[in-house]
Amino acid sequence: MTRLILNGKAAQLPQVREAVFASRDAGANMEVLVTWEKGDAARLAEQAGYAGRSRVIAGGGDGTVNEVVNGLMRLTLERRPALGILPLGSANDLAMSLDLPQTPGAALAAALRLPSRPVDVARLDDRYFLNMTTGGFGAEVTSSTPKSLKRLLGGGAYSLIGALKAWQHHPYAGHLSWAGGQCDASLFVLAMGNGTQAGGGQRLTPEARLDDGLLDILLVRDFASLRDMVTMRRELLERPREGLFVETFRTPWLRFEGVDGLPLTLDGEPLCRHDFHVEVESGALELVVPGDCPLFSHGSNGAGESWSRAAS
Ligand SMILES: Nc1ncnc2c1ncn2[C@@H]1O[C@H](COP(=O)(O)OP(=O)(O)OP(=O)(O)O)[C@@H](O)[C@H]1O
Repeated sequence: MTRLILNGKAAQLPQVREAVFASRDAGANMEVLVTWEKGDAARLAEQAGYAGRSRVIAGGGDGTVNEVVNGLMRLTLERRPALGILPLGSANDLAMSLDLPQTPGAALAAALRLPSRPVDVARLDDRYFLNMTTGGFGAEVTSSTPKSLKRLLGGGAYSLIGALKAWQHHPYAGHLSWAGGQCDASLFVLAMGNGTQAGGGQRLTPEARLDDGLLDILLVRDFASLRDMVTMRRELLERPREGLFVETFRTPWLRFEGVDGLPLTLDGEPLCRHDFHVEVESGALELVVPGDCPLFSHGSNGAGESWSRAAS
């Protein structure tokens, strides 16, 4: 049986209720549980493993998906149900980049029917994330952008407010180390991507793959003048391995030791850390994705040979 965990905010939306009824009419064996507050989605996901559910569908925004991932990661690999996504948030960055359907009816049908594939899960200290953690300026923008404005403007809100706030930012100094390198940096932005986009459609780590055992890192150093900012923006487009302001690399782990607290956004959830350690747990979760999903390094699964667990 499949467990649908619905964020209570979205549970009474007519399209969501219709999607559930339509799926059941089509033969889906699915129970629906609704969250009341923070923490519920993780607990319900963990319980699904103990109850022997083969699949859990996270119905909500990126925050709900992240909670469900954290609940699933409390289980042993053998007990861990596969994860499907019913995107009901305002950004839905992971669902968008996975090319999942965005309307509730089609998305729920896909989450129930499509097979799953193993993906990496990243862990920042004791918090898991599936998609991306951003730090510094990018995190300030996403966590301080009012929800109502995000909803109103969709993905554009981040860029608009981002441009305005760029003039008021302050840099974050710290020491970074990773497999094969280290540096001192005054950070403008640090993005650690298992997936490709965050902050409502910002493709910060476009080459990231969910199944390569690595995080794609985008490091943007602080700039002092308008001229530097122009150089930085050009480098952001070119994405050099080692530019004046922009560095890009891949690593299975990364450590940050900062001077001040660094604001972070972990799969859409805000937090702040002076120092942290991030690492990838390779192939830790089965994720329900379309056959031609672009976020995999091991090609498409047209013939079905690379699928590991069929939908039940
Ligand atoms: N019944 C509920 N009513 C209101 N908020 C809830 C309820 N249940 C859970 N929550 C809160 O919703 C948060 C997750 O929201 P989620 O990310 O799914 O939606 P969103 O914020 O609308 O989406 P996005 O992050 O894409 O903007 C949880 O951290 C929890 O605090």
